[in-house]
Amino acid sequence: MEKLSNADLIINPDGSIYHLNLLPEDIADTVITVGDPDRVAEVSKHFDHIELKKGKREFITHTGSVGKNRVTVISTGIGTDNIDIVFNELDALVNIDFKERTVNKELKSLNIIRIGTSGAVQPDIPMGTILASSYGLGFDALMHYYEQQPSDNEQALLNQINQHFSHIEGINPYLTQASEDLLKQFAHDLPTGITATAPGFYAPQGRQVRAKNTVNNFIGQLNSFKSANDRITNLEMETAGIYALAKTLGHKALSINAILASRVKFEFSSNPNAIVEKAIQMTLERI
Ligand SMILES: O=P(O)(O)O[C@H]1O[C@H](CO)[C@@H](O)[C@H]1O
Ligand SMILES: O=c1cc[nH]c(=O)[nH]1
Repeated sequence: MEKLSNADLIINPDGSIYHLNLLPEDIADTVITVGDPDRVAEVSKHFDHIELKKGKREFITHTGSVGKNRVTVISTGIGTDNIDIVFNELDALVNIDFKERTVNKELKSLNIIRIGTSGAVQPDIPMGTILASSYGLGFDALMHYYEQQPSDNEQALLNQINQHFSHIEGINPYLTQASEDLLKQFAHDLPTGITATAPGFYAPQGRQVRAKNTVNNFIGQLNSFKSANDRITNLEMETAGIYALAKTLGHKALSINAILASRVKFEFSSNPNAIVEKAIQMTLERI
C-alpha cells in the first residue's frame, strides 16, 4: 500500500496531526464544529464529563461525554479555507495509520454537526430562528480543487441555481446535500433551507461599508431563487465546504444555524449569545 509522504501528511514529533495538535484517540465519533474558539467551552460546559482539552492556533478541542455518548467539540475558525484543514485532519485521525502512513482498510464515518451563526435572507425567517441547512451552496472556490460526484438530485438543483446566477461574472458555485440521517435525528422539527456559503463577510455577503460592491443587490438575488421545493434561506461562511468535504471523505454532516441577522430587515441581534445558547442546548439534547 502506498505510503503518504512527510510533506502530504504532516505529523508532529509527539504523534499529533499538524494543525489540530490531536492524537487519533483524542476524538469521538460524534464531532461538533463551531466557528468561534470561545464557543467550544460554551458547548462543553454542558458535557457530563470533560476528558481532554487541547488546542493550537484557532483550533480548540474539548472531548467528553453527554450521557453515554462520547462527543468532541472543535473550533474551525472562519471560512472554508479552515474547513479544508479541519476536515482533512479529522479524517486523517480516524482513517490513516499514522505509524505506517497508509490509509486504513476499513474506513470510519464520523457524525459531524456544525453549530454556527448566520444571517437570514428570507423575510419570513426572523432573528432567533434555529435553522438546519438542507444543502450547502458554496460561492467560495474550495471544492474546485477536489473531485466531486454530485448526485442526480444535487446536479439538477445546481443547474437551476447556475441559471439563476449566470449573469454574475466569476461565480461557479457547488452544492451538497445534508446527511438525511442527521437531519432526521437533529432537525426533524426545524425550518430548513439552502445555506449559501460566502468567501467573505462584507461584499461577498452583500454588505457595503466603504469599499464598493460589484454585485448589485446580492441578497435580493439569493432570496429570489426558487425551485419546486427549495429556496436559499441564509448566508454564512463554512457550511458548503463542510457538506462537500464530508461527503467526499465519507462522513455525515449537518449544519445548525443560529440566525443572528435578518438581512432583508436590516437587523442584527443585540443578544447573539442567547440565540447561540438555544442552538447548543437543542443540539446536545438530541445527541
Ligand atoms: O459563528 P460562526 O460559526 O463562526 O459562523 C459565522 O460567523 C462568522 C462570521 O462572523 C463566520 O464563520 C460565519 O460562518
Ligand atoms: O450575517 C451573518 C451573520 C453571521 N455570520 C455570517 O457569516 N453572516
